[in-house]
Amino acid sequence: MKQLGISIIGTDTDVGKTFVTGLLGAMAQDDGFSVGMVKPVSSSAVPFPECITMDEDNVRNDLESKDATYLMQSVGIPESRRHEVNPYALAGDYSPRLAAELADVVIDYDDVVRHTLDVVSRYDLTFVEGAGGITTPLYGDKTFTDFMAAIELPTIMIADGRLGSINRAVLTCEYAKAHGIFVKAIIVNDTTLVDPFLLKTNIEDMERYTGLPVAGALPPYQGPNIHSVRLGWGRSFIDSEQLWKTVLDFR
Ligand SMILES: Nc1ncnc2c1ncn2[C@@H]1O[C@H](COP(=O)(O)OP(=O)(O)OP(=O)(O)O)[C@@H](O)[C@H]1O
Ligand SMILES: C[C@H](N)[C@@H](CCCCCC(=O)O)NC(=O)O
Ligand SMILES: [Mg+2]
Repeated sequence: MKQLGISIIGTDTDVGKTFVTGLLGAMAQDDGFSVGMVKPVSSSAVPFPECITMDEDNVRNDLESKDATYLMQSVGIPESRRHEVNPYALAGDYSPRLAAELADVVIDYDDVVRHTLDVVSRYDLTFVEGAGGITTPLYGDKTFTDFMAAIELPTIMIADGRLGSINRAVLTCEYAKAHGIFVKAIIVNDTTLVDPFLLKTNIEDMERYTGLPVAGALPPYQGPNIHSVRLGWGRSFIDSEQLWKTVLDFR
């Protein structure tokens, strides 16, 4: 099988990119794919409970990206491969660019692009999560828009379902298209339990005004933190076989 990748963008920070990416990764694995995960540059990182760990390349990690941890746990990637998933973990609830500046960290942008494509080449299907909304500053003059365009992967956009979500979804899709990012589908992550009529019409209008399919709408997950339970729950809202066909153009 050709090695494939999907990039995950969102209409905003906290819209559920990590939550949905973890679920999609678990579904892909359950569907028989070997799965890679990349959160190339992360802010909001926190100190490791044990302070310092080393990955398999003996890279010293003082900080843990919670997003990377969640993605790793979703598909069983061991701690020793943390550097593969997340080369840069930066402290502070800021854009990665600002977080890097504040910490005096130099990010090798070209290497981040190379690294991501290298991971994509090692697994059947690799998911690449950005940070925040599509234009979040990454490093120097580069934003996640530049990065997502550079890796040239088909893209799923995560949207909320609240009032205002049509506008956010359309603007994000149009901006992505204008910058050479191929959004293939939208997943609505309805964490606020929007009134069902509003949610239904928002989904219809997102499809109408973006010309893209909404491949699923997730309500808040309130079950236990058990992999198989969450996977079963996710499958009742997202048809993964159909999603891979739509996004990856499987025949
Ligand atoms: N469907 C859901 N059910 C329950 N909790 C959810 C759901 N979606 C997201 N969350 C929770 O909402 C919070 C924000 O989600 P998440 O971290 O996935 O956002 P994000 O888009 O990845 O943000 P960032 O821009 O920081 O990467 C997290 O605590 C996550 O567990
Ligand atoms: C701090 C957040 N958690 C996120 C970055 C969000 C940046 C938002 C920038 C903006 O659009 O104002 N970082 C990350 O996903 O690694
Ligand atoms: Mg995230």
